[in-house]
Amino acid sequence: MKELRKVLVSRAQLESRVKELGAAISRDYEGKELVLIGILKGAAVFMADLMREISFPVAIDYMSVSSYGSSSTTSGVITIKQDINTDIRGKHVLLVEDLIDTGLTLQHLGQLFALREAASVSICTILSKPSRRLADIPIDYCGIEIPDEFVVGYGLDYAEQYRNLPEVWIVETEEQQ
Ligand SMILES: O=P(O)(O)OC[C@H]1O[C@H](OP(=O)(O)OP(=O)(O)O)[C@H](O)[C@@H]1O
Ligand SMILES: Nc1nc2[nH]cnc2c(=O)[nH]1
Repeated sequence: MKELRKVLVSRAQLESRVKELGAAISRDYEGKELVLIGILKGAAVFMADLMREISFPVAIDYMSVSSYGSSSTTSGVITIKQDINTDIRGKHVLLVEDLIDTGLTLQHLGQLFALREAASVSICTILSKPSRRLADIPIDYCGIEIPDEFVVGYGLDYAEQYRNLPEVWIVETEEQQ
């Protein structure tokens, strides 16, 4: 088990930011056909909260992707492990993430959904690490910017553990032990 160092983002902060993001999305997409696409596994928790803050009916789907090598590499090669089942042609797509780090995952997915002829493709994330960015992607709905610390909770894991923590925690890294 890892040592949980401290809470970086509290339940109350997450809840209030998710409400604000839901309200902004509701305003911007009123009258449009919107499909929320959660990027598994991390986005599962945020998706569940966000969709309930949107004031009109939306379709939801999920996809699972993996990047070759560590996320600190610049290869940016993404493979789709599980694709969506929804036909998104002509619909407005909102890609929902738990964390944007280098931005390479969403750069690739943005291009993929544009090729699939979505009416529009936008990005929503609850957490962002701007200091780690390698791809200059526009984040349409950004929850909370965080420093370059390894975090877990609210969907984010360390070795598949801790996704169920309701807050975002900083964990001890190997170097700090
Ligand atoms: O901005 P990037 O550097 O491309 O990284 C962001 C991706 O990395 C994390 O997922 P991870 O690969 O850890 O998978 P998981 O959600 O299944 O834990 C996170 O949930 C994003 O999907
Ligand atoms: N769980 C987790 N995955 C990451 N991928 C890139 N940064 C992080 C992080 O801080 N936490």
